[in-house]
Amino acid sequence: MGKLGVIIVAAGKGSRMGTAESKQYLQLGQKPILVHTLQLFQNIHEVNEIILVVGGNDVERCTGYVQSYALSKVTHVLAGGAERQDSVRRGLGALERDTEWVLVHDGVRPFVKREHVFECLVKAQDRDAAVLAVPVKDTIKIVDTEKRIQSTPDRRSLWAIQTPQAFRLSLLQEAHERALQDDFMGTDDAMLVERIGTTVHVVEGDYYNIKITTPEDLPWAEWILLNVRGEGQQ
Ligand SMILES: Nc1ccn([C@@H]2O[C@H](COP(=O)(O)OP(=O)(O)OP(=O)(O)O)[C@@H](O)[C@H]2O)c(=O)n1
Ligand SMILES: C[C@](O)(CO)[C@H](O)COP(=O)(O)O
Repeated sequence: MGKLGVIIVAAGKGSRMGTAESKQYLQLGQKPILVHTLQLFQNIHEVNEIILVVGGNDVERCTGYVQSYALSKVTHVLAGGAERQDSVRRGLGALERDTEWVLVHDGVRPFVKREHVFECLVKAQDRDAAVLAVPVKDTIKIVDTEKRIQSTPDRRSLWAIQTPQAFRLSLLQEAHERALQDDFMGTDDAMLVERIGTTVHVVEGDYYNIKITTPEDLPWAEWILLNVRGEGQQ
């Protein structure tokens, strides 16, 4: 396998969480959420380097985490951009030139399982682009601005997309360049690859790989830490 780089994006403001401290720095058990996420990838042998993208005012604090938690694979701590996509693009620019594969992961998804990371990577190595996802459990409706239901997509074709998202690096770079040229903004990296005509494959993960987004996710995250990860108060 060629070199594997990981971009952890953690430059968001956490406005939906509404806490004074950005959500990626909230304590989960004994460590900040972001540190849990970083340790997951630090402990994957196949990962060559980790690029950590954070808010402009948080570079120093995160450089401190890299030292105090011995996150030796983190080679760069960079300031991100206004949107997630800008943060990923900055991360792409920092990867070692001979990197062949890249995983993009949200700093606020601390519970992804190793086996799912590997399954996603293996699929990408076979097909160039793969993302973790889970089948949607609810019935989803398309609703207009007046809150009137317009249609009901067939649930069997709906998946909730997660991270990591794994790509051949040259493909993701091209997708980001084209999005920038076209002034296109997407909410995940797969969207950018889809729009340049490359098929992105879905790998089924699990429902514990939550993106900690709103306040009710916090007690759920504590429960997962204790009962799924078995970490208790470590
Ligand atoms: N400009 C941005 C926006 C988001 N992110 C990161 O992308 C991930 C997923 O984004 P989300 O959960 O939406 O985080 P926030 O943007 O912080 O949340 P909100 O939209 O509620 O402000 C997070 O790890 C977040 O830090 C980023 O690196 N740069
Ligand atoms: C990338 C992502 O986590 C996949 O679910 C999601 O699209 C991020 O979106 P957000 O609007 O930044 O929460």
